[in-house]
Order: sequence, then structure tokens, then C-alpha cells
Amino acid sequence: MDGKKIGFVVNRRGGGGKGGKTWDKLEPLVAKRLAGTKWKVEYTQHSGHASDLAREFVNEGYNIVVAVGGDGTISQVVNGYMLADGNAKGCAIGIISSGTGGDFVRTTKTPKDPLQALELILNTESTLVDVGHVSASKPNSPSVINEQYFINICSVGISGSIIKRVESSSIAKYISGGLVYWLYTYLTGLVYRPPPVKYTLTEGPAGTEEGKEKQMGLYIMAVANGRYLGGNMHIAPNADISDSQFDVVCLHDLTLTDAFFKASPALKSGNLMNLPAHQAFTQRNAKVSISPVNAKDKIYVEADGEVAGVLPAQWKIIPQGCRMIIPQATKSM
Ligand SMILES: Nc1ncnc2c1ncn2[C@@H]1O[C@H](COP(=O)(O)OP(=O)(O)OP(=O)(O)O)[C@@H](O)[C@H]1O
Repeated sequence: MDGKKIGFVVNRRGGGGKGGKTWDKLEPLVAKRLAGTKWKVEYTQHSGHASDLAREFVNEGYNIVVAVGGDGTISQVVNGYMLADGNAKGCAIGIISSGTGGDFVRTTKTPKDPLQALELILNTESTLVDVGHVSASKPNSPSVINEQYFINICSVGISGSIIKRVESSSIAKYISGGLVYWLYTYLTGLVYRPPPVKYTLTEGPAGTEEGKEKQMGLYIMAVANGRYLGGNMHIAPNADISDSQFDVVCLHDLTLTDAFFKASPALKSGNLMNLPAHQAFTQRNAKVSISPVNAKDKIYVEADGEVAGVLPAQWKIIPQGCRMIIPQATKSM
């Protein structure tokens, strides 16, 4: 750690307060372990603050920025890092997971134990991983485009509706994050009807099969860098965070019965491709675009578990855009 500077971005609210508890236990050990090394902790004060803090750490020449929180915090740290050009500045991201869903660390196999995660950060070389980028319309001003990075999965369809309901919910402050998510997943499942959308996978020359615009009734399309979403749904079992491509996994034109009795169990077990081809497909792509057939349909896009906008939206991958300290075995998954 000679001469290195380490910044910790701590979301004390992550995992319904688990982030704060994790950090309080870890801080004395960090102080001991990093004696003689320059390190600093900053606490998030509001939603989105983790991005600003990560950007400041990168700009101040920190070599490692550690996200202490859940998928939302990791995602915001990645956004700040990308905006500050962290890779070019020789900075890497570390993760101490203390959130609710923990989907990204499930893919990277980052230890759940905070002490083990800290030791990993202090003793492992960083590796280059891909970063996703999405541009989507702002929900209340469709002419304004929201651009952001994501590290795990960005999805649209029922998942976007669930996240939108969770974020707007007034009961969220009274019951646990996991329970709120579970509740809205079932409620949304009952009322969701796949809206018609147009989509293109990979930009091929107009008129060719590659760049051809197609149409479907959208149940869910996951533009995946990582493998899990929604707290352990194994939606993209073959996704690789360093192959320079997304795994695009799509479920479409499902009836309510098929969604509950076929798609949900298949999602949990990672066997989506056992569904018939007219209801599911998976494809490797670096670029994706989707727009609603009916302009008035508000179809929500979520990125790393937070609302990122509404359709129309476009995705592109930034190959090896970010340095991350993750277990070595996940380099070539
Ligand atoms: N001080 C704060 N006040 C209010 N919200 C905050 C604060 N700090 C962070 N947040 C927000 O808390 C949200 C949730 O954080 P995070 O994703 O780390 O935990 P989680 O949702 O419990 O875990 P997961 O995303 O893994 O399910 C993020 O949207 C973040 O912007």
C-alpha cells in the first residue's frame, strides 16, 4: 500500500442501516490496517451523493475508491469514477457490500464478510471490467435525456415498473427494503401487461438482419453486464463482465399465467432459455435501442436497481472502462 491513497464512500443507509453498522465495526480495523497509509472516509448525505464523492476522490488523486453500500452505492461510485475518468487516472474501485439485494457482488463473488472484502482490496491487483451506458428520456420531460453508467444490469419492462413503484412508495420507510421490493414485485406481476415496443440489437447497416428493427410485447429486457438482478434473479447466467459485450436477455409476449408459472421459476433458476423461442431470447450485443410503439406509454428503465428514465432508450458498452478490485477467479468467468 506504499504511497497509495484510499477513499471510502460509505452509505450508512444501505441495506436499511446495515451500511452504517458495517462501517462502525470496520473503521477501527481500517485505521489499524492502514496505519501509515493515507485514507479518508466520506458519508453520503443524500441520494446520488456517492457519485459526487467518488468523483472528488478520483480528482484528488486517490488510487482506490471503496464503495461501502449496496448495488445503488456501487453504481453511483462507478458513475462518479467514469465522469472523473478514473481509469485514465490510475484509480480502481473496491467494494465492501452492505446493501439489500447485493446482485453485483453475487456475480463478482466479492466476499460478503467486510473484513475479508477489505483484505481482498488491500492484497489484490485490480482488473479491467466493462461498463454499460444508457441514455433514456426523463419521465416527466421526454425531450430531456438522462445519461448514466451502470455496472450490473439495466433493464426495462416489468422490472422498471417494480422499481418505479418501490421508489414512489410511502410504506418504504416503515418496513424493510427487501419486503417492500418483494411486495411490489408480486403486485406489479398481477397488473403488468406487456406493452408493444420496437427494438434494434447491434447497429448493422439499415435493412440488414443485424440492424433490423423488430417488434414485441415487452415483458422484460435485461441489458446485462453482470448476471443477477432483483435480489438473486439469475437472469443472465452467461454474462461476463469483461467480454466487451452485453448479454441481452428478453422475455416477451407472455400471458399472466406463463409469467407466473413458467417465467418466474425459470428466472430464479437461470433457465430462461428453456422457454419457447417465441417468448424468450438471449443475444450478445454491444449496442441496443428500444422505443415504445405508442408514444404515450410510459415504460420505465431501471439501472442497477434505480429508475434511470423511460423509453425510448439506447445502450452501449464501454469495454474495459473501469478498474475494479474483485476476486481473481472472476476475471475470466
Ligand atoms: N444520506 C442518504 N439519505 C437518503 N438516501 C441516501 C443517502 N445516502 C445514500 N442514499 C441512497 O440510498 C439508496 C440505497 O442505497 P444502496 O443501494 O447502497 O442500498 P440498498 O438499496 O439497501 O441495496 P441494494 O441496492 O443492493 O438492494 C441509494 O439510492 C442512495 O442514493
